[in-house]
Amino acid sequence: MTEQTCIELQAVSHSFECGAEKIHLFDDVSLKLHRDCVTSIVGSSGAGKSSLLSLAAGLESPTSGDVIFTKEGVSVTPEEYRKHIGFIFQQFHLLPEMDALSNLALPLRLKGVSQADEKAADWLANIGLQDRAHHKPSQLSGGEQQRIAIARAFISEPDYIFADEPTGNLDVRTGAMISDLMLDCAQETGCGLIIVTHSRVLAEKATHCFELVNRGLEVLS
Ligand SMILES: Nc1ncnc2c1ncn2[C@@H]1O[C@H](COP(=O)(O)OP(=O)(O)OP(=O)(O)O)[C@@H](O)[C@H]1O
Repeated sequence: MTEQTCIELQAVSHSFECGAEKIHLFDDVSLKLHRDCVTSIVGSSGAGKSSLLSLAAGLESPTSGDVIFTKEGVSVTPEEYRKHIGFIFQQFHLLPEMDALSNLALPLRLKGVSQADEKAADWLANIGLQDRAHHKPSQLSGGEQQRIAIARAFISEPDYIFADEPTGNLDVRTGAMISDLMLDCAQETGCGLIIVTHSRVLAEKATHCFELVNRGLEVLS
């Protein structure tokens, strides 16, 4: 059996009913996300990029069409697939009462992984923040918080990470450093990365770049 892990959107359309109003986001979108690729999606505000990310992550179901999750050649449910994905958000979403080490160790502690704190300490060193282990998020810069959020996403060794505007809250220089860190981590771990961004500079660093426009996906590169 071919070992193949992928997410496939097949002729997906999506819309929302808001009272009498219907918000029609996209029609007949097909896209295959391989684990060894970095995919970026750009598009104007409100085009539906975050909604597309939610569908690809199995958090929501499309209005029509299918999203197929395959893990090592076997089709799995969205519920099962969600155990093997991670997220990076614009707002970092670290737990404010926990220090950097505990924020990083938390996903492993919740899974009952042994030596969670040791693994978190290794990741802190990987991202160059070993001297900030006992700082809380409020004592860290935005870029430092996002480095921890990136490590937290990768620490569970997911198949895919979905990053929604990961550099949106950062200045250009810090954003470039964060982009490189995310891409390096994806390459080193073999994790698929799907990035929604307004930054063309970041988008163009992906293996495949798409624009969500006129309710469809256009290939940019
Ligand atoms: N659960 C929902 N119910 C109703 N409308 C929604 C819902 N989620 C998103 N929308 C609407 O769908 C449209 C697309 O939203 P989405 O967040 O996917 O766009 P986006 O391209 O990511 O935008 P931005 O770049 O501004 O973050 C918006 O008009 C939004 O208000």
